[in-house]
Amino acid sequence: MKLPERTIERLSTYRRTLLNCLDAGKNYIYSHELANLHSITAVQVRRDLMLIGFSSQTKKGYDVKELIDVIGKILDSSSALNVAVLGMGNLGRAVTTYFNGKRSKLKIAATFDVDSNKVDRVISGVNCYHIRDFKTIVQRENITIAIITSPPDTAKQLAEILEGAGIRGVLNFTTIPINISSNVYLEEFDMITSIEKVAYFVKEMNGGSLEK
Ligand SMILES: NC(=O)c1ccc[n+]([C@@H]2O[C@H](COP(=O)([O-])OP(=O)(O)OC[C@H]3O[C@@H](n4cnc5c(N)ncnc54)[C@H](O)[C@@H]3O)[C@@H](O)[C@H]2O)c1
Repeated sequence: MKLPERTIERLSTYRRTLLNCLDAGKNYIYSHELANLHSITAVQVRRDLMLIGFSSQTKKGYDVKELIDVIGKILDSSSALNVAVLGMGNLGRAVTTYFNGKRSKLKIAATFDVDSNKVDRVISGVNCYHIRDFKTIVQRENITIAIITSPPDTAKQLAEILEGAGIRGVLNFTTIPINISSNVYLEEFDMITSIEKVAYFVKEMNGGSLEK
């Protein structure tokens, strides 16, 4: 069964919290504790876990290790997936440095740029290739996911390159939305929209005005 996108997002954040719990020596957690840590209701947590067939809450709460394993079976592929980052400027380097090593089933295997100072170098621990070699490297490294962190005006052209190379999932960080075949899963992340959303709700909490 395909799960709703919001459930997948919450499962990912639950897993991060549960891993922190394990690190802190906490082996059991109640649904209301998990809910409080995510500012949602315990009903929502229980509903999400029911959707993935997990219901073994004991008197001590959920077994943290067991729940991490069950979420992993839902979120992770059986074999590791390789990821490419396109555009090794500020954001591309930050994403690559931050992400690699965090998940055993997802690996940034190659990065791409057009700048001769970056191409043919190791940046943030990963080889950087020229974008013109994208298809060859994707096939050689068995890459299925791409993250776009290049300038906005390159996004549309890069989307065509990604599709032509058989990429199956794209995370687009540029401010230009892209069109891509429905066979490719696309996630657009626009930081400005997220910040404006926060600002709007801050304004609404103050009765529509921020005047003191
Ligand atoms: N920096 C941020 O905090 C931030 C936040 C949200 C979104 N963004 C978006 O992310 C993107 C990157 O931002 P940045 O600040 O890292 O920019 P940047 O200028 O530091 O880096 C862009 C990189 O892309 C490379 N590039 C140019 N054309 C390319 C192509 N055709 N193929 C591959 N690489 C190419 C450049 O050589 C450069 O290394 C922008 O679209 C920006 O709007 C940035």
